[in-house]
Amino acid sequence: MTPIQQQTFHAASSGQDVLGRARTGTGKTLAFLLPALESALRMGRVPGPPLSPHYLIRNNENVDGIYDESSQQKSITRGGIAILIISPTRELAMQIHHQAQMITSSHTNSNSSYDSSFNERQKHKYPMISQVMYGGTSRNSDITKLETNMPFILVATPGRLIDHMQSTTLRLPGGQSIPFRELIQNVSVWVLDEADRCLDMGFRKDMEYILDHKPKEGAPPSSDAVRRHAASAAAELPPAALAAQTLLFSATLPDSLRSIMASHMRPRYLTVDCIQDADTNPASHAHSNVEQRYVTLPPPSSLDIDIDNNDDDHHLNQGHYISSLVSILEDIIHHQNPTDYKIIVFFPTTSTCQFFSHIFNTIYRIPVLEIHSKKSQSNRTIMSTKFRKFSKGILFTTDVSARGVDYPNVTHVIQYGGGAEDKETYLHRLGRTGRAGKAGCGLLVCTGVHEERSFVKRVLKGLEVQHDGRIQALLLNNNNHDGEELLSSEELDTSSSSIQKTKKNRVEINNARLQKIRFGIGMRTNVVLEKMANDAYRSLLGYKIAKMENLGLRSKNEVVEHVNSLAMQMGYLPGKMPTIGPKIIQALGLNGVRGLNVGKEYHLQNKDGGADGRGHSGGRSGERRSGKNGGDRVGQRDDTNLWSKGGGLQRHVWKHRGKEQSGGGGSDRRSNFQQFDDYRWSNFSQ
Ligand SMILES: Nc1ncnc2c1ncn2[C@@H]1O[C@H](COP(=O)(O)OP(=O)(O)OP(=O)(O)O)[C@@H](O)[C@H]1O
Repeated sequence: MTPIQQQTFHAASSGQDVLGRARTGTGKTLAFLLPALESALRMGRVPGPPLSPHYLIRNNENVDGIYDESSQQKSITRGGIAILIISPTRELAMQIHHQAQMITSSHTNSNSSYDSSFNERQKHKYPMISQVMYGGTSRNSDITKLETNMPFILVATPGRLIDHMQSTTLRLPGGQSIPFRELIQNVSVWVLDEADRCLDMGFRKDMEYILDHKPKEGAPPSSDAVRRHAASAAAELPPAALAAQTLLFSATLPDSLRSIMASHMRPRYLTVDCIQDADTNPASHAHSNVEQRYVTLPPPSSLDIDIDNNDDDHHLNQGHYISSLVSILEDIIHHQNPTDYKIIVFFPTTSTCQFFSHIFNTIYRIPVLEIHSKKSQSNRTIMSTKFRKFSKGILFTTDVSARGVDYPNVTHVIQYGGGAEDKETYLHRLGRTGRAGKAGCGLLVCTGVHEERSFVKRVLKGLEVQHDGRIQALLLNNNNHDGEELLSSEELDTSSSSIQKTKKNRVEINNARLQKIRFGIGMRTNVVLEKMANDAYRSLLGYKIAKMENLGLRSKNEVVEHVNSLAMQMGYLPGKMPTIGPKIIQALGLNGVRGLNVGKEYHLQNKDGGADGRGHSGGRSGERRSGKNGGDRVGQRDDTNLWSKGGGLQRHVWKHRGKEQSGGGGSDRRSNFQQFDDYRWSNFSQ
């Protein structure tokens, strides 16, 4: 047993309220699941529907049981949901449910040790089962399951739970109708996993509504056997101990929430803290077997792209915001962990996650899985199952995966530009690696020195987060368009001409891909990409404003300047940021802030109408495809976009490519792209 399990099992299975804190990945799920089951059985709960007509909620004088007509005896066999487990995220709810299923499927369902009068008919008729419900799935399917197979354990996210509590009435076998809310009022063991998240501001109102239904006076077991058990196991408890039991677990318990948590527990609850010194010594909060590193994105050396300026020496925006992640992932995969890598990359917002996923999957051809709230629930479930099963792979995600989710053997967690939430979020994300005693690595990537100064040095103060000089050097070297420095020292030590050629190709291709992104977004030639970039820009703006203190941004002007800089690295042209509607400006308190493109939000269906005055015509895409200079030269359909605009940029790029061609020593541009894609796919595929 793990320490948290050792220290909570007895008390929790005896019916005592427990508040448990232990590091991520140390077995908290079993620490509440097994005792919850034990405790519920001790309270006399049995599987099956709450039998009518003496359903205890409706019949107060019969509050401790139901009348089982078939056996003609008063029994303590209380059907209905015995255990309710609340999880802040869908993926975590699913995971807990799967563990509960494993436990209940092997349960003999023989609780005769608790009550010799246990009803034989019921014992065989109703298996002990777990049900999960969360948003994004069919409500009706939840109801059908509840009606046909009443669960002993219900795992739910707060939103869906409230939804049913407010509107669902079940028709149970035998024709009896019971409001779902009453089943919840009859739950014996209440579990809040990731308790601090459940009770923080985001969920608090919902949780208060739900917890208001927790029985203040529980249902005391009526049989002698149960009384005996309860008395021996919980001899120290006050009479109120027979009310519903509450188990709260998390890896983090911020001071600000402790009194709120305490208010939901019975007075003599047990606190089990496996990281007691974390309050005075923050370093102990993280596992010693997880290496914590950080780097900071280099500032872009030049952000001005003048599409009308045919200037050979004109530098294009270096795009570190995108290319740095490519470099980091390549470095991990090829040089640190070529055969055995499983990497999770956290993004600060759903839209940035979507944007980066699209770029990696379609432009860089680095296959990544994607889990965030804009994906359908069925897709999220498929991706989550895949990533769990894969022996190696990359997952791009958001904080929907930050807490509790147990993907086996994750080697690296990257927090990409937005460890800015708070220390708790940082720790929970980091906790997706180094689980169950395994080793792991965490890399926090700051998007600027302000973030490094404020978030790493101040918010994470005390945690052992070290600067990673090697990866930092790698990112700085990406500045160089000759690109020699993109390569590992091992490669640089080799003078083989084939390696030199590969180097050149890689750099060229990398640059070409950045160009492709820039033109797709900046010149609005790729509708899908542009929409994602627009969304990412707006979401970053909102996020960074909400977190500006942690990020070290001192004013809203600074926020806008910073987000605009990232946007230009994403491919936007200077002064051509996505439009932000007046309502959003108002909501974000950005009135009068410089650098914003205030106006009607740009909708892509209006694209050809030139909503932003750039005068794009409806015929352009056709021109692009048939353009004389198009795919013939570049050999890639999408790259024909580069050639349609005319003017300086076209010529500039052409010259740039001309150099590449001669330098790369090949006239077949397509084959270089293709070779590189093959190389990527073979090296990155799972
Ligand atoms: N007693 C045990 N011995 C060995 N492995 C265990 C034990 N208990 C749990 N595990 C395994 O440890 C892993 C982490 O467990 P779990 O997901 O419950 O961690 P957690 O503490 O809830 O993490 P988090 O704080 O991230 O939610 C799981 O794969 C689980 O199967």
